Amino acid sequence: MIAENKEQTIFHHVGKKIITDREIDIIARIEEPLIVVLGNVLSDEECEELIRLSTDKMKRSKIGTTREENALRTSSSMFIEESENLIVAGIEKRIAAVMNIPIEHGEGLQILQYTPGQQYKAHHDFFSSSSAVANNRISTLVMYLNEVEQGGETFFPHLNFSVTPRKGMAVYFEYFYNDQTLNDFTLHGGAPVEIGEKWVATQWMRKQKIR
Ligand SMILES: O=C(O)CCC(=O)C(=O)O
Ligand SMILES: [Fe+2]
Repeated sequence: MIAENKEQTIFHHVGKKIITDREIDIIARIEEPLIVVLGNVLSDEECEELIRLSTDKMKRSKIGTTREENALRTSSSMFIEESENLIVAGIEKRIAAVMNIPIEHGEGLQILQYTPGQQYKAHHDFFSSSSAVANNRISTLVMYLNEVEQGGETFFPHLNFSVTPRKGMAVYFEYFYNDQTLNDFTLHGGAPVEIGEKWVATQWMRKQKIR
């Protein structure tokens, strides 16, 4: 059922598939705020390549990973800015088609690695309006790069909704509504990993071009 006064969304795909260079499955959706669970977004090889690139990069920059002192996020993170790499360029092109936003609006792909006990506490991806952000984030795609043995769900506490990470799948959501309460409902986090590791690649899109 679709409410009559539903707000316009950025994500415009309907039905069960999104045809890009891959056939991406639309598995489940919540309409307002729009949250979409997607399957077959990345191939196993692409997932493995993103993990490899980020592991390499962590090693090259001797400092290693930026382990946040901040208790909000205890995972390690790394930006991939290697769109000269054909695999990354292909992934970026596909992401732009799924998110319906040119990739120039995107911050580079961010890779996060969580080990047991690590988590990302509930947060919003947009910057609070009190700081008068000129070019705020408008949408997010979180792609799961591996199978987590236990834990690590992406949870939306206001919606009593959570997504179990599965390699190659993703969760999309957007928060560019006129109605700020809809944006606030996109509060989300990464639950603590209990067993195994969790790797994700996040694409955040901005309202305007940034590259
Ligand atoms: O790891 C997750 O499930 C969520 C990641 C996230 O919220 C983000 O990268 O902004
Ligand atoms: Fe987030």
